[in-house]
Amino acid sequence: MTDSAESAVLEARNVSWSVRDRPIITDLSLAPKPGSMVGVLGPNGSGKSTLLRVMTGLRSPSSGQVLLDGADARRISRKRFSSRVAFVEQEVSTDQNPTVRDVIELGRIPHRAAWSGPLPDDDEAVARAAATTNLTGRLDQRYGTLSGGERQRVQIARALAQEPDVLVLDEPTNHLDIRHQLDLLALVRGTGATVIAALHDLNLAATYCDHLLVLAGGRLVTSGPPAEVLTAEMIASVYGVSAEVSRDERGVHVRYLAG
Ligand SMILES: Nc1ncnc2c1ncn2[C@@H]1O[C@H](COP(=O)(O)OP(=O)(O)OP(=O)(O)O)[C@@H](O)[C@H]1O
Repeated sequence: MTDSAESAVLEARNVSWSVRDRPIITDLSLAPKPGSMVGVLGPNGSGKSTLLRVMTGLRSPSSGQVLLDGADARRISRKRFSSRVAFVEQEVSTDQNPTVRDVIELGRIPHRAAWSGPLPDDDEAVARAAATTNLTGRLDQRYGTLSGGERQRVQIARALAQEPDVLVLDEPTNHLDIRHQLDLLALVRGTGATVIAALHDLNLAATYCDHLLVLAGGRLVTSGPPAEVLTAEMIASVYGVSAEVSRDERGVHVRYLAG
């Protein structure tokens, strides 16, 4: 499915990114089918965040191209790009002392005319995003006083308020308890947006993703549907972990073997 480049909203085509001549990601391509959820897997330091940063325009590829609606993303204004693509990074820090509402409202900026304050549409989008993420009662709380999991949910709410066509999430379940992990992935799937998410949990990836991409050392190891990608051989070679992988009518399940 990632070969269906023509229909992808956001596409990476043979992108590489290096720092001081050290290749961090090399020749990666990804063209998610609209409305699908793609999981980017790989060990720590394998280049997942870098790929997401390149795809969201925070890093310029050293070679290759990022395309939005088939056009080179470098030719698209940041505002227009952000009205289509929302990115939730792993750790978001702020020097200010904003409220939860202030943070979620940031998602509306790409939709506003220059210098305009919040409009009724913005207030509605913020209220909807807060309700969907169960934060309605927290809107006036200071962001800095929230727990790690609550902050994560606020960042997701900010991205939802952006009403994007593509949601790019870097380890979105980090900090979340199991209930919130399941709720969050079901929620983002239910938005209808195309989702690209870096994930560590192989079972969550198997449950929620349509397509997986596995990286090691910044290069593609394998890609395809979870049932094809998640094998004991792949887990042993990429993560150095022995695992049993079972398949039944509910999907793929990975059980790690101690030792
Ligand atoms: N600006 C930079 N300068 C130097 N090295 C960098 C820079 N950005 C990334 N790297 C290195 O590139 C490699 C890939 O980093 P990246 O954050 O993309 O990995 P990741 O797969 O997201 O890791 P994790 O699972 O730990 O979040 C790491 O070794 C990292 O130290």
